[in-house]
Amino acid sequence: MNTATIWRSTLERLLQHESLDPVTRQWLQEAHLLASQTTEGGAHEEKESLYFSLQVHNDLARDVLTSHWLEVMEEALQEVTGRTIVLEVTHEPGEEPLPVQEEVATPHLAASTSAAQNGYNFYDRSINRSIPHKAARTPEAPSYEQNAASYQSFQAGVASQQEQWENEQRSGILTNNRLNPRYSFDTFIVGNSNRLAHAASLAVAEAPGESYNPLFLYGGVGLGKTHLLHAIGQQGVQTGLAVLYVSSEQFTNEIINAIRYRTTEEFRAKYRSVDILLVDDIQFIAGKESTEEEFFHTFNSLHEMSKQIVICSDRPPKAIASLEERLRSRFEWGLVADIQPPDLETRMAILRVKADALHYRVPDEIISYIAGRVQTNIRELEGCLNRLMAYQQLHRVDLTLDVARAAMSSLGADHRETHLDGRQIAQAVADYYRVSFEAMCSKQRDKHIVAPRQVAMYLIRQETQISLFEIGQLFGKRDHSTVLHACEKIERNLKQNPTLRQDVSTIREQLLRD
Ligand SMILES: Nc1ncnc2c1ncn2[C@@H]1O[C@H](COP(=O)(O)OP(=O)(O)OP(=O)(O)O)[C@@H](O)[C@H]1O
Repeated sequence: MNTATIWRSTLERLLQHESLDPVTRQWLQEAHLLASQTTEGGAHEEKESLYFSLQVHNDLARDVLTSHWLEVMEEALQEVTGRTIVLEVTHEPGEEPLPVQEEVATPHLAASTSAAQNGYNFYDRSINRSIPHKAARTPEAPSYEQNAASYQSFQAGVASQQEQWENEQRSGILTNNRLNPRYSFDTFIVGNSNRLAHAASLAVAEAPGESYNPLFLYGGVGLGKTHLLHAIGQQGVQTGLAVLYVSSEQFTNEIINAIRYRTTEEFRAKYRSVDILLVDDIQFIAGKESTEEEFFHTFNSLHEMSKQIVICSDRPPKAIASLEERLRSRFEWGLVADIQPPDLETRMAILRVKADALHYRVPDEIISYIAGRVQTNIRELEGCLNRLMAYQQLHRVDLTLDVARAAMSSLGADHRETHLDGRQIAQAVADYYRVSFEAMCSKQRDKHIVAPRQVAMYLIRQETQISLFEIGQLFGKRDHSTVLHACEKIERNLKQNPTLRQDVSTIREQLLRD
């Protein structure tokens, strides 16, 4: 890799630095990197060091870059070359420095893109000519001290402009955070299927950036991921934090526009000025290179500043195909929490809350009827309620079970009423754990029988309205307190045991599919 290529890659890194002011930026963009020498390191060094000289066009640039940026530049060069770097910043008066194109062995970056390939010209003489050289200074040209003083006042101006700019971004976000006030913690129903995700969201909302960062929530369609994101956001807003909710699609579009209209600085300033960043449907950024790249830098900046990041997806990080490894590992850094389809009891509770919010009086048997028809998507559950309301108003009839049936009749096979009975559920559990139904109903106390028996009792209790007594009868005439103990035990274990959660969810999905 030649020095021009090395500088090109290094410069890309340096230009992303948060605290880079416009003047230093310009100096860096106009600087030339030259390889000076290489030397064998001491006995304790693994690799030889690379010596570079960065040529700049005036003394002030040399001094500022040396005093403030030397370490940063050396680190960036080290990242690019994979070698230890010794860098010196020099001002070469008189002759403009010519690029040195010697090859430098940088094994791990041999295939890296070159500056020439990218069409980037570091030696643009039209730029260089506009920078006065010390040797060419005319009597009217400002002295070094004058330059330094004006640089300092410029710096102060830049800092206050920067502050003003960031404040503008912040207040823009504070007034336009895209949050839906309906999605709060108060209106979120907690059940076994979403308990962990809810608890983690609450913890994050109460102490952003302190508990789980990032928080990664995943689950199927319409199960409340967006609701939780918004709930975290509402709480943040109430405590005066700058919260931004964005779908990965919006994020991608904003990047495309920022690149097209050359407004990447504004884009970055906006995303880096938030206290809580909420990103929905992150799975859609997978495979979009520049979006992933930009998100990576946004993520790192926020994380370094202990700003909270919450991400949602329809699948866990591991299952997002073609997602860059560095992003995947960052997503798994904090806490990954799943949301499973809700059980019957939770579905009924959600319907009850939604009906109350609409001031719509719905008898329990109808709530139970609807909850039995839609098992895996809460959005559809809500849709059924709205449909029922519309149907009833249109036909001006009293709300009865028959009316509910008529209202739902055209919804199709996906919404058919389920008639799961206890035996069916017990059989599905027995099949899943590869034990016999008869063994589950017997007096056997072996662990491999007791565990499935308890899961079956729990699922029957959750998915049907069969009483504890009847469940006990089904499992070899056991007492109702045994059934209650089993249900409570499974409920407790579900909170701590992700494998059990997955097992129960798979059995439930299987039952509903069949
Ligand atoms: N536990 C819950 N309590 C109350 N309402 C809920 C709950 N879970 C989901 N909902 C409601 O269900 C609807 C769909 O939820 P949401 O949009 O959050 O789902 P999602 O998981 O983000 O779906 P998608 O993957 O399609 O984006 C919303 O109206 C939401 O309020």
